[in-house]
Amino acid sequence: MQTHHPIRNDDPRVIRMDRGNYTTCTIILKGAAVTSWMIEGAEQIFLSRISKLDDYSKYRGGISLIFPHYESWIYGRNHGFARDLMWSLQSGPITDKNGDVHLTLFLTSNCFTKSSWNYDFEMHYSLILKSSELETKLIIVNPSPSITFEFQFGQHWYVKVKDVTKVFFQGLKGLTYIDKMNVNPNIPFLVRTNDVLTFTDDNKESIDQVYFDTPDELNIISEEENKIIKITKANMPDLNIWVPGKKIPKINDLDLDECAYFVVTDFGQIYHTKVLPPMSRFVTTQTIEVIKIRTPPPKHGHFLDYFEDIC
Ligand SMILES: O=P(O)(O)OC[C@H]1O[C@@H](O)[C@H](O)[C@@H](O)[C@@H]1O
Repeated sequence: MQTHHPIRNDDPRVIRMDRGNYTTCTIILKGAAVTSWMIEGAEQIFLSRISKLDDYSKYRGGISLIFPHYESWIYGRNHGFARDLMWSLQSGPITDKNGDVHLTLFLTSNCFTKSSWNYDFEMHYSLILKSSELETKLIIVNPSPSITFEFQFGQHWYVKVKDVTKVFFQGLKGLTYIDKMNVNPNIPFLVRTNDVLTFTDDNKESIDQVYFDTPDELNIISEEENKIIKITKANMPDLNIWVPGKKIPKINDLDLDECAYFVVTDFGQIYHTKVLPPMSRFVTTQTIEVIKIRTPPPKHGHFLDYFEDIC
């Protein structure tokens, strides 16, 4: 299958952060979406091979921003408008003395955003590309002198994995969650009894779960690649994990065989809304670090025992 990405690397709507040594990050101004993050030539982010990165189409993959609404709403499409709008480049890309590359993008309210959500706002989204980390900081500003608004936000991140049935989450034990695939109206909230969420059921059924009050440090482990993805975050209490299973109907912008190669995680304030009073701002940060384990895991014992000493 041929990839069809009409926005080219020399297009001004594409920003490339280059740290050298084949460590790069590509961001498109439409939606401030990270469409590629390479560490020493290895891609870390899933983007569907049939995504059309033009000005009009939706794309499947990357890290996009959810704002001001999570999931479907009556005023616009799923997950809000921030991922569909053209952002401006506020500063960068600029390399600091450590070789890390910095970039900040900016979005503000306009007639279009006010037609569906009638508030003034500003968003400043900063990224720092380090040797094996991607740091992001999102500042949401309410510039109004008198009006409070409520919003939801998140990072809609398609984590690229080699085999979705060999992916584990660490840090979920004891957390309250909702299973969106199977909501029991009498008992909507469940409690996770083990630390690890796995997809070892050959991924026939979809997983779509929202976790609350998640710890500020969590690990995603991709066993097939001997890789730990360590997430450190602030002010992003909720986590939605979505893995479309083999039984899902056709998704327009995805070849179904690609479902084996990603896990979607949405970290943010996605369930309860956040209230932002007049003349105030809200700051969230997230660092994604990829830790590659060079020695293969031991043959005996549980795979996660091996990582315990390292994490
Ligand atoms: O197709 P979108 O808008 O990117 O959203 C995809 C998925 O996003 C996830 O966050 C949701 O949990 C899923 O229910 C949803 O289908």
